[in-house]
Amino acid sequence: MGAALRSMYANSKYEEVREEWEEDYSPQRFSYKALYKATKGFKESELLGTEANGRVYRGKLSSNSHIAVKRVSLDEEQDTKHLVSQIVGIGKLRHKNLVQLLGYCRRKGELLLVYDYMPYGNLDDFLFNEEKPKLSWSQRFHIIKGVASALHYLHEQIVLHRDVKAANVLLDEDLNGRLDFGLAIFGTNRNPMLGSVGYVAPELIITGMPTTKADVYSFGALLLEFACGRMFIEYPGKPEEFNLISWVCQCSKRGNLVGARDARLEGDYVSKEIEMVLKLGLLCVQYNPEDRPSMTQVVSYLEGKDVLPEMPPDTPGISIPTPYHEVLA
Ligand SMILES: Nc1ncnc2c1ncn2[C@@H]1O[C@H](COP(=O)(O)OP(=O)(O)OP(=O)(O)O)[C@@H](O)[C@H]1O
Repeated sequence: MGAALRSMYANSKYEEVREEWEEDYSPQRFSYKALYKATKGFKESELLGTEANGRVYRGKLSSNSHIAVKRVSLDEEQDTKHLVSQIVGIGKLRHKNLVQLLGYCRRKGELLLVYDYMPYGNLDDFLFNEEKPKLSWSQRFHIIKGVASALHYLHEQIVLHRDVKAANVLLDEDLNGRLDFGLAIFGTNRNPMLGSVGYVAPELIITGMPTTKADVYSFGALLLEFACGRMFIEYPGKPEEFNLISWVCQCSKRGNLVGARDARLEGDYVSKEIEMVLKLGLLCVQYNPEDRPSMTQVVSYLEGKDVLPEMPPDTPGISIPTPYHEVLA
């Protein structure tokens, strides 16, 4: 049969595409039929969310395990062989704070990615949606440490995440933070900036080259969001509160750094921890990539194994507005 395209269940609703080179990947390959059944035929009631590149459904396999299935369209010119090998590679990564990528399925012009199901959805909702129950400070701190540890692990494996943001942190049944892989990790994000607005390191706009330090910048933005309960960039805001860097620096200059915290925390917080998270956030979002810490250092600071360097809020490279606001305006 050579490298011929094989169409399984041709002309049936379970039709899918398999090629000979995929034989090696059969442990990671799901049949479309199994995913169709798991999601009750991709029923609207099972829809978890719609994102720019596709739709995500909840499902239950015959083994009783719960999954999330991301359906994304594939470009004609996409190098499918390379993409599938990347998916399989990412699926081999193991860390308790990563959302496990279980495998994939392929149809004509479409890719289906299968993940472990995270019952509490994403952090974006918990941090920024007033209607959702708030997360206590100890829950937030626990989640932050988990996500830092996952990103540190990825960097150790020489993998860049490329799209760290609250929407890519999911919560499992024990409220552990799990870093989700957006499509950016495969380099297929159709956003040419390889990341999401507000989390993109300034140099990425110019170089287009993702790096570990660009991941650290996005993680820093996330740290500030955790502590402040606000999006890193908020439209419309007072000019001086437009982004969390200026907001946090302003509070610090007034001698009340902890005053930048999420008001919804009320009295439930540990001053020392909030202060450390805010300072670490500022350290990570510095303009110059070389000034940012590595994820190894970030984990040490969060675990209390290392003491953060003192950094006044008027240190050059911190409180200056990052130019991408203008670029995106
Ligand atoms: N493994 C999962 N378990 C539970 N819910 C999930 C899972 N993956 C995604 N979701 C939910 O599906 C919706 C869309 O998720 P998705 O990650 O595709 O969006 P996104 O973060 O905007 O996209 P991307 O990361 O590709 O830019 C979100 O509400 C998310 O919480």
